[in-house]
Amino acid sequence: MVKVAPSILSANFAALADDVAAAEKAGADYIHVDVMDGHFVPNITFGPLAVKAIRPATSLPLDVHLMISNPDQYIQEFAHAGADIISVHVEACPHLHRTISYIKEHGVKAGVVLNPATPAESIRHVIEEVDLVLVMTVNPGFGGQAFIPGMLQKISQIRKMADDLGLDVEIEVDGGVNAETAVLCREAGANVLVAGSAVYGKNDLKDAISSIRGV
Ligand SMILES: O=C(CO)[C@H](O)[C@H](O)COP(=O)(O)O
Ligand SMILES: [Co+2]
Repeated sequence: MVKVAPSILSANFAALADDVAAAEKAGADYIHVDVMDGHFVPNITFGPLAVKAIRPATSLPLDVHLMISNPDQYIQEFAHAGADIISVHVEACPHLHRTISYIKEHGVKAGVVLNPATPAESIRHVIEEVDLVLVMTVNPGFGGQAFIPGMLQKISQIRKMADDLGLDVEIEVDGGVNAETAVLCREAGANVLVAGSAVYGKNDLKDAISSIRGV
């Protein structure tokens, strides 16, 4: 069964802890936290203090998506704040292998993220080191954007790469995921689906999460 990771980017920032707890109650598997620095992406959101503040609101893993330049500088703070998975962008890490090792040294699961223009091939030499590969299906920076269908081929390529190597790596998709695009992502081989507006934009979170999961 695929996992659903509601993104709190689309939650009510004045009631984040309540919205995190509501997603857990509605059947979420992870809580996706979008960290943006106004430099790597043209928007600013949360830092480690926000992660620390929401940590007690849920027992679900916090899936922290770092959209920041020089992520190495902040990995320790996010790990201490309570992140369970820390994912860094391939495009932000000149020494990606070292950054992945550094995340794991903190006892946290490590993920790598690919922007839409970044090929699947860019992670071939690190895929055996990571717990999760996140394929962006929008250009990062904002919630509520339209899914880019050309990314389905990339999801399939990464699924094949993982299967050929016999890896148990999670393949996560982020951006424009809703009940319709989720079907395509699942068919392409994704097993974790991030959804912001398609969860927090709905009145019935439980129904929204199950329609993305497909069961
Ligand atoms: O990383 C992200 C944006 O950079 C978000 O996780 C993503 O956009 C979720 O929002 P939506 O499901 O509304 O597209
Ligand atoms: Co994200």
